Amino acid sequence: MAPPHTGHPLVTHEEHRPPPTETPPADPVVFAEVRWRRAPMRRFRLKSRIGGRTMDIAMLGVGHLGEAVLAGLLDSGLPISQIWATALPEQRAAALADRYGVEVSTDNRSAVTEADLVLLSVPPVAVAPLLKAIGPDLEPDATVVSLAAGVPLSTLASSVPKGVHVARAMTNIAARARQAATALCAPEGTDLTELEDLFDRVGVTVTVDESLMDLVTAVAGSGPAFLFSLADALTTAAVDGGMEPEAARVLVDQMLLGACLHLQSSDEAPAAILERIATPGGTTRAALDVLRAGHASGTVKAAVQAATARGHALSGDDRPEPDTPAGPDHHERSAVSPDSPGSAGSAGSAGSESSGGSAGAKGSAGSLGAADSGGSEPGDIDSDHF
Ligand SMILES: NC(=O)C1=CN([C@@H]2O[C@H](COP(=O)(O)OP(=O)(O)OC[C@H]3O[C@@H](n4cnc5c(N)ncnc54)[C@H](O)[C@@H]3O)[C@@H](O)[C@H]2O)C=CC1
Ligand SMILES: O=C(O)[C@@H]1CCC=N1
Repeated sequence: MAPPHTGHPLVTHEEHRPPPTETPPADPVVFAEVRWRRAPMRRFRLKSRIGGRTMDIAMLGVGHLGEAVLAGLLDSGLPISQIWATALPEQRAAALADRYGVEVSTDNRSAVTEADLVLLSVPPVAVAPLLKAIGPDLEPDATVVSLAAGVPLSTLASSVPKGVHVARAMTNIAARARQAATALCAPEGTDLTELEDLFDRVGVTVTVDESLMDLVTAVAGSGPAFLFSLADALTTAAVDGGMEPEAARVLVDQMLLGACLHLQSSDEAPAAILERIATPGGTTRAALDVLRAGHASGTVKAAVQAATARGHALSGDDRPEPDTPAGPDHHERSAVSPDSPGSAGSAGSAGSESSGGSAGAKGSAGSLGAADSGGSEPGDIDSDHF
C-alpha cells in the first residue's frame, strides 16, 4: 500500500519481525501433532477481488485480542508490509510497532485508506462510532470484519457506506499460538473464502449462522478463560499441596496441552475418553464424585449461558433477557491491560464499554448440555461427569 499513511510512528524494522512459521516450537513432537489436526493451510489469496492488487489489511484497536491475531498472522508469514494497525494510546502504538515491526499509529482514518480488509478489535461499544468515523476513508469495496462480541451484522451494515462489505469473526486469544477457533458469519451470499483463508492462518475456521454467534462467543471466544480458570485452580491445589509453583505450572500446562491433543486426535466423545482414566475405585472417580457433588458440569453450562446472554445484551437489540440472574456481570480487568491501552481517544470515539445489560443464566438445566445420566462404568457414557 502506498502512503498516505502519515500517522504516528510508522516503524518497519524487519529485524523485529517475529520468528517465521518454520521456527521449531519448544516441543516439536507436540506441535507436529497440532499441525496434523489443523485444517490444511491454504495459500492466502493476496489479490483483490478485481485482480492484481495486493490485499492490504487494517487492524484497528490492537489490544489483547488484536495483538494475538496480529502476532499469529505475522507468525504465519503474512508480510508486515500488508498490515496497517492502530492502537491507543500513542505509547501502546509505538510499543506494538517496535515489537512487531508493523506500521502502527493512532490514526484510524489513515490506516484504512486503501485497505481491502479492515479488522476491528475495539470494544463492542466502540465499533459503530468507529465505523462512522472511518466511513469516508473506506475503500468503496472494502470488507469490514468485526471481532467484537455482540455487535450484529445489521449494526455493521448500517454504520458503513453502501457497497462496503461486512462480516463478523469470533476468534480467541489462542490466535497468538495459531490455534484459535474462529467462527465467521456474514450476510447471505457473501463469499467468505478470503476471510477463511486469513483466519485459517491462525487456527481453525468455521462458518455459522449469525444466530449462533453469541453461543460461539461463549464457547470459543470466552472458552479459553474457562480452561485458564481450571488451570489456575489445579495449579493452586498443587502448590497448596506442597509443590513448587514453577513445577506445578509446568505440570498443569503440559497436562492440559496433552489432554487437549489427546482429545483432538480421538474420534471418541470427551465423556467416553474420560472413562478411560476413571479406573473403578480409583483416584479419578474420587475426584469426579466431588466435582459432581458440586454441580461443576451444571455450573459450566450456566457459565456458557451467562456468556451467551451477555453477548446477546451487547447486541443492544430487543430480544428478551434470560430469566435468571447470573450474578455480577462485570469483572475488572485489573492490571492486565497490554501496554496500558486506552479505551478511548482521538482515534475515533472509542469510549469505555458500559456494563450494559445484565447477563443471565438459567441454572444447570437447559439445552446446552445433556442431562445427568448417572452412569459411571466404562462404556456407560455419563454426560455429567462432574
Ligand atoms: N480478549 C479476547 O480474548 C477476545 C475479545 N474479543 C473482542 O475483541 C474486542 C477487543 O477485546 P480485547 O482485546 O479484550 O479488549 P482490549 O481493551 O484489550 O482492546 C481493545 C483496544 O481497542 C483500543 N481502542 C478503543 N477504541 C479505539 C479507537 N477508536 N481507535 C483505536 N483503538 C481503539 C483500546 O485502546 C484497546 O487497546 C472486543 O470487542 C471483544 O469483544 C473477541 C474474542 C476474544
Ligand atoms: O469477554 C469478552 O467479552 C470477550 C469476548 C469473548 C472473549 N472476550
